[in-house]
Amino acid sequence: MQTLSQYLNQAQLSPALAALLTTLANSSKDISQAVRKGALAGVLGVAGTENVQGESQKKLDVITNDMLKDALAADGHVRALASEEEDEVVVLGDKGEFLVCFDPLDGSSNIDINSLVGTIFSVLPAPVGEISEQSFLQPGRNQVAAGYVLYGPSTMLALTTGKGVQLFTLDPVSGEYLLTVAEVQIPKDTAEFAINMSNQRFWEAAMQNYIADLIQGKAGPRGKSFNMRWIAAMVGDVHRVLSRGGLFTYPTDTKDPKKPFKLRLMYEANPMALLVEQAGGKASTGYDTILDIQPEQIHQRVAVILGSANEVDVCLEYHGR
Ligand SMILES: O=P(O)(O)OC[C@H]1O[C@](O)(COP(=O)(O)O)[C@@H](O)[C@@H]1O
Ligand SMILES: [Mg+2]
Ligand SMILES: [Mg+2]
Repeated sequence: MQTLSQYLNQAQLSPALAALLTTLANSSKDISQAVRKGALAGVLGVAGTENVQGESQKKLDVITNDMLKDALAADGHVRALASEEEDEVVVLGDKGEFLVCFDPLDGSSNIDINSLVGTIFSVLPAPVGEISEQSFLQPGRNQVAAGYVLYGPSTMLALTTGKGVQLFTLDPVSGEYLLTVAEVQIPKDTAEFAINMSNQRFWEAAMQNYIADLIQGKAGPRGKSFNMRWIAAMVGDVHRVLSRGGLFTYPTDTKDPKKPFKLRLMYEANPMALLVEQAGGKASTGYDTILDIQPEQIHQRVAVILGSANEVDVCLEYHGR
């Protein structure tokens, strides 16, 4: 089986990008160890702090953020990083071609129940000149690489450098990522959806109508039965979509009028949208293609509808698209 380093060598990437992706992969191996030790390493529970978005930070949010930050600072190819757990962008130096955005631990609410969590990352080109938050405000289309690492029963890395999506599995014996699924393709059609149904009353009419028609099954306008799954970690839900298709959405809601969207554009929506498009799927807000959004600030949030292309199209029809 091909190792990650063999794959990166033959993928015709710049040596700098190959080195950066190796750094991210190596860091994820250390994170995987920390996550796996769990209570034995005293890493569970809350840190007693809040991030810039007012969310309570778990110990592992802080630990994994620091691990990635240290690894990227030592890498030498990254000018600056932006993280869900950092108030502002962190400038690492005046050398390096890349900016990295990451969600160090996605699915934080799953930590204490020993359920799926992951790391999501996005690599952007660094513009010349001084780096500021403005430098990061590039549409997702500019990403030169994106991926996630899923810390599940096995640790898996999903990676795109804009030429398809590859899935690697971490071999616990050799400590190597091995290519286990090449050229992932999301089936165009699906009979599975993922949404937090408890927010139903807060959705827009378009989403209310779409889901109402799905759950009528064979007797309804869709004429087929749909199954539902919700992992409460986008990384787990998107992994299922990449593995067997499906529609995943975290739509606009009015639950908290100050926070109409949940998922973050730079750390969650953009990298996942690139993976999904590269695997033949679609990713939209309901009105706009995620990868074409011009970000206005690094911690910005968006509505997300992604997955099997034909099913996303059906959902968009309900949105008048
Ligand atoms: O609490 P809910 O509504 O189930 O939300 C789950 C969503 O929140 C998130 O966990 C947010 O990510 P973080 O854990 O990184 O804050 C998504 O991964 C997931 O899809
Ligand atoms: Mg997250
Ligand atoms: Mg997180």
